Amino acid sequence: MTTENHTDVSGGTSTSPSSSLGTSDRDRLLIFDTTLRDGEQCPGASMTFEEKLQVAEVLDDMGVDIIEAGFPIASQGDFESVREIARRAERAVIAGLSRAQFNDIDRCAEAVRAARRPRIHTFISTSPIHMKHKLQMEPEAVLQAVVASVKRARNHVDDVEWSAEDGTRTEFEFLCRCVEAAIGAGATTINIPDTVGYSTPDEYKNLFIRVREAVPNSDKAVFSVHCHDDLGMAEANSLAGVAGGARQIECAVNGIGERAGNAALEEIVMAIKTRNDVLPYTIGVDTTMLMRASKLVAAVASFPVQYNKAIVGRNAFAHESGIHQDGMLKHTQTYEIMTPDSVGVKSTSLVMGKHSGRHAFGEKLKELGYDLGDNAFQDAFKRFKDLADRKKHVYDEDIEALIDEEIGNAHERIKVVALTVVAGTGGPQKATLTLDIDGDRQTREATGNGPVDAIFLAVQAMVPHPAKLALYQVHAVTGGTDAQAEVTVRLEHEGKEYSGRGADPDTLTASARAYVHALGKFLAKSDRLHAQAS
Ligand SMILES: CC(=O)SCCNC(=O)CCNC(=O)[C@H](O)C(C)(C)COP(=O)(O)OP(=O)(O)OC[C@H]1O[C@@H](n2cnc3c(N)ncnc32)[C@H](O)[C@@H]1OP(=O)(O)O
Ligand SMILES: CC(C)C(=O)C(=O)O
Repeated sequence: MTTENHTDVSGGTSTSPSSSLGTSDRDRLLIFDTTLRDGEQCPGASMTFEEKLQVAEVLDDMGVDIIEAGFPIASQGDFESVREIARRAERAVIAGLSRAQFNDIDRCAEAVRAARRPRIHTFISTSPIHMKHKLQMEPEAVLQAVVASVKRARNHVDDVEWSAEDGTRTEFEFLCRCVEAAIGAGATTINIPDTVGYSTPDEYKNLFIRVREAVPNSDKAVFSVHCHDDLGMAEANSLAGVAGGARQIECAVNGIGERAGNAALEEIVMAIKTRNDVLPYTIGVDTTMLMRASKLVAAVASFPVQYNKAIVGRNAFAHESGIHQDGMLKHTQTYEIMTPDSVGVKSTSLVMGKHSGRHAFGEKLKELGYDLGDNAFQDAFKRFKDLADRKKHVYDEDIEALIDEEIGNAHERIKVVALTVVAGTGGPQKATLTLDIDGDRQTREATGNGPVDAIFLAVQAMVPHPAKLALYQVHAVTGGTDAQAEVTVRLEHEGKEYSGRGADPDTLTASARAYVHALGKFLAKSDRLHAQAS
């Protein structure tokens, strides 16, 4: 296990990166969560004040080291949520973002002031394209802004992070000058973001190695990665940056963020935990809270998680194909590299579908309480496959219905032997019914409100049961007065329905058959439930 809690991440300018972490462990990685800032910047993901507080609480409980709570100058709402999160956070450093402008920085300082451990994060673009076209500033003016902004932030707090926006497209010499100046002015964390998700793992790793080697005071700050997923490499790049010496990873729950998003927190954390043999770092996050955080963020940001998303996607611990299900039943590590409970998922699910095999089907039947003989099992499996071919989702209820029908038919505990009905205008209508019940013949006479009612009352007299009649339907299979009648009867008990069908040219005989067919299924289910309970 590589997690640990309560690391002091506040630092001063004169400390080495390891001592600024408050730990001598040079392999302790700081998880900087930006769900509430960069995450919220993606279209459609904005959160209310209350929702932000909820997310921050979960992040704090989960052991995230730094929570970037917002961009206080952006709006009064953002300012207030950062300020309230700062007041409430119990463990995490609370950071706010600000441009290289004094009013941004002062507003940010005001918002984070109440935090036990406040951080001001200030940034400015350093790439030629951003400086020329966006900022419309000369590089020397940008350099001056770096120094002035970091100094301004340091007047407010000891913990200052400086970011070189579009760092990976910045000229190397200029980047080094900015980094050195920022550290010299008092920045304790230096972030080199891959703002537009342009870098590759080797390139990003080398950038950190080279900058740390080239900048004389680089040992005075913690280096940070901040990667976007435009080319799908955000996590790989983040971990590569760590290999290059970075010790803070900026990421967001569910990978939300600008455009294609930020590196996903859950992926970073689980990669480190699962592959600790090749990523030998320690982290402070309680991974069993990952699913809870993911669900909360998806809900409040109205941002659904894709089914096949690593770690927190609906299918991340689900298996449908027979060969995998068989492997999973024999040993879970055949197809799972981490346990579901390690990320807060209750259990693995073996989803029944057209790719499932006999092992998984047998296991599902056991789970549902069936114990079929070999022939019945093979038969049921074939019917299940036929059904799965026609149906996208095969639910437990579908399998139950399929087996109950099989059992109902196979056992045919009740058969209609003979039926005489007296009907007509004179009333009352009378039915004399003989049933074969488990091999025993019984006859009853019953009167009712119509011939069908009389038949059903005769059945009830011989086989008392609590199920209620939910549907009675007659359908003529062909035209003409000699048409075969097809009757459907549905019985209902405790929310479950049991349907039966009977066909006969005599509508009343078909009715009696349909009723006992449905009753047979109900009895089979009741027997099974009793057997399970005893
Ligand atoms: C890579 C990132 O994720 S950076 C963070 C991006 N996040 C956001 O922008 C979300 C919050 N932003 C906002 O609410 C608004 O953009 C505000 C409040 C910050 C600014 O709003 P406005 O004053 O109306 O400016 P607007 O957004 O139109 O333009 C940005 C201005 O900031 C300047 N600017 C951009 N980055 C920086 C910086 N790091 N330091 C200083 N100035 C900057 C731009 O050059 C532009 O200046 P100009 O008005 O002189 O041309
Ligand atoms: C402000 C910085 C850290 C940023 O979000 C980016 O460069 O993507």
